Amino acid sequence: MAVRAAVAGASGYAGGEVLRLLLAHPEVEIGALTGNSNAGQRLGALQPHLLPLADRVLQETTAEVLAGHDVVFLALPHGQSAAVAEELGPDVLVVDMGADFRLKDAADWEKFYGSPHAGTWPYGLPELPGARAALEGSKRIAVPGCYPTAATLALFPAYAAGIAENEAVIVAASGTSGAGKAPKTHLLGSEVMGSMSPYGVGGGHRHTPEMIQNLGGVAGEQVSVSFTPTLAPMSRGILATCSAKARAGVTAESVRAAYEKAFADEPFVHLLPEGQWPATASVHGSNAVQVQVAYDEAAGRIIAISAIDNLTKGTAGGAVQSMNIALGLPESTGLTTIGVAP
Ligand SMILES: NC(=O)C1=CN([C@@H]2O[C@H](COP(=O)(O)OP(=O)(O)OC[C@H]3O[C@@H](n4cnc5c(N)ncnc54)[C@H](OP(=O)(O)O)[C@@H]3O)[C@@H](O)[C@H]2O)C=CC1
Ligand SMILES: CC(=O)N[C@@H](CCC(=O)OP(=O)(O)O)C(=O)O
Repeated sequence: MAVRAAVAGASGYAGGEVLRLLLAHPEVEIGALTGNSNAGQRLGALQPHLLPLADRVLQETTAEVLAGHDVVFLALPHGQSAAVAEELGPDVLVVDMGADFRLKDAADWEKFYGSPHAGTWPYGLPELPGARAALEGSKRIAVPGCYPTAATLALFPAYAAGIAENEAVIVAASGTSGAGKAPKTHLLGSEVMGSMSPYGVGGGHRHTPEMIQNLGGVAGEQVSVSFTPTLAPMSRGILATCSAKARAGVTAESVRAAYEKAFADEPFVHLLPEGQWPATASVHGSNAVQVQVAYDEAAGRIIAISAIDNLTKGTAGGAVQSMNIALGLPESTGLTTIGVAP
């Protein structure tokens, strides 16, 4: 019997991407689609690339509309998911693509998001040690942020192998779709085209505590993270350039071995052959992650670089991958590692 899935926030970028993936998922039947200001509109007017759903009409985002499904994807702004999830009941699988349930520390949540903490759900990054076991059979999933997905996948093998000191520097470039569909003055075409610029500099970006939580969880002790996001003139993609001080005795061979071990059985993470470097164009529209690592002996640092599509592995693909695990389906069902090029 098909898994019936509803999508709240179907008019936005994350909602549109999860619908694109669910349309290709052999076990899923798409149920209710909801919006906010666009309720009452045809989906075809808002997501013209989703042709099979063009004549579906967006409903209001209410628990009544979302009830009666096996899975509900929430692609809503931060702070909007908790109230809806609470009304959906414990038997529905709720997959939150927002940030509301990612952080364990309530003080971190309040500092970076400025509202009361709603709680913590199993974290939808299956590659992270221990994550799959927590996702199996779960009825709640917190999908990671896009930058934490890219940075964690680049760096956690170094902490899992105990070859990195407890400090990391992460500089990541993101495509503009990461900021959502709602108009923003710094995302006007003429501001973004032909230019790259940093934002959230100096530890202010809300993804910093999520990265610290992930890397510290693997290291087993506090890891300090300096994170600088930058905006790149492209619609999709994140390239995360990460480094951490190497522990004494580390060699290029031990670094490579740590990464080979971490990703040996991962269906979506591709540790590139030595000498080849990740590129966002190679993962466009796919759930694949490209990773490369090098040991900078002169600087005594491990350099790890990852590329993801922020909307696919960074949001909707990660959500579907985690849904598959929660439902007991093969993890790669409905997902591809085939990109779009050029
Ligand atoms: N874009 C990305 O790369 C990533 C996004 N996410 C997360 O996914 C979520 C959605 O982001 P994204 O799709 O980019 O944002 P968009 O701005 O593109 O879409 C937001 C969606 O939420 C709806 N909405 C807005 N306000 C409310 C409200 N008060 N109550 C209910 N629904 C509302 C909108 O409906 P309408 O248009 O009808 O008003 C729209 O469907 C966010 O939490 C975001 O942080 C996570 C990882 C990456
Ligand atoms: C380019 C850009 O603006 N990106 C977003 C990150 C988007 C993301 O991962 O989403 P969450 O909001 O779900 O955490 C930002 O920096 O705020």
